[in-house]
Amino acid sequence: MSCDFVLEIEGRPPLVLGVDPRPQLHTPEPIAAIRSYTLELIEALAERIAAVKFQAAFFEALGPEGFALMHELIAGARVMAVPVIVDAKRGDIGSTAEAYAQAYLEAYPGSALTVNPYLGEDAVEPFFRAAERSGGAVFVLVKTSNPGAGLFQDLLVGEKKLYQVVSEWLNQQAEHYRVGEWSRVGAVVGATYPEQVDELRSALPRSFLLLPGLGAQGGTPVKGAGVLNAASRSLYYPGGKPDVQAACSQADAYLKTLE
Ligand SMILES: O=c1ccn([C@@H]2O[C@H](COP(=O)(O)O)[C@@H](O)[C@H]2O)c(=O)[nH]1
Repeated sequence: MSCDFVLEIEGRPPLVLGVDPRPQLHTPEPIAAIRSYTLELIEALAERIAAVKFQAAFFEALGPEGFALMHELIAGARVMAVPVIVDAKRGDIGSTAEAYAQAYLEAYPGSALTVNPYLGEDAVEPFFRAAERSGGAVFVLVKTSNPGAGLFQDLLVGEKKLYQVVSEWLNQQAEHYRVGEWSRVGAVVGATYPEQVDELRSALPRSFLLLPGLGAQGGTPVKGAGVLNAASRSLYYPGGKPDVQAACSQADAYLKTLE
């Protein structure tokens, strides 16, 4: 593996496996069962996905063992040469952002992290610089997939919506952190907002777009250069339960619509 997220992700399939484990579906020993199911699933899907996205919240909810498990699974995915995105939506004052960047980007060279830009530039820059040092990437929330996203993100700032102001700023950052045709600075755009996906695909020509919301939230696969369709429940628990064979079939079905 090249250990550079951008170089590694180029040319991979446009699908991302989201790992959001629910302990009640892995009884009687959730930690051990989540570990073995997730590793088996990543191995089975390795050629069908661009990356695996770990939702930190579900691991944190499992307590200290769960947090340790996420780090073990990140390392496991890296050993299988599958790029990793940690979905932790970090963002804080600069000095704290440095610590988050160290914990997630520098600890796993070549990995990516989701980041919240609404504390401002100084809260996000440490992540960009860490990604540059570690060969990683940052996916910045621009237009999120949830139904309530518009309350603040669609507010008018002059003649533009707030998410459009964020995307203009982000495009400058993306130019600065270019790696060939692409950039270490990507964006999160909900697959549930196809019009905004199209708009932001044009507005952010250097950025990979991470599109959560496929499947369970009603989003459908989106074709396009640098587009990473992310599905958690519908791919990790196809039919509502852990099932590696069904997950492979679901991945094939998604990929077929993306041909
Ligand atoms: O705008 C966003 C940003 C992140 N997410 C995360 O993606 C997954 C979606 O899970 P599904 O089961 O596929 O609905 C989850 O971890 C969210 O926290 C998002 O949905 N929207």
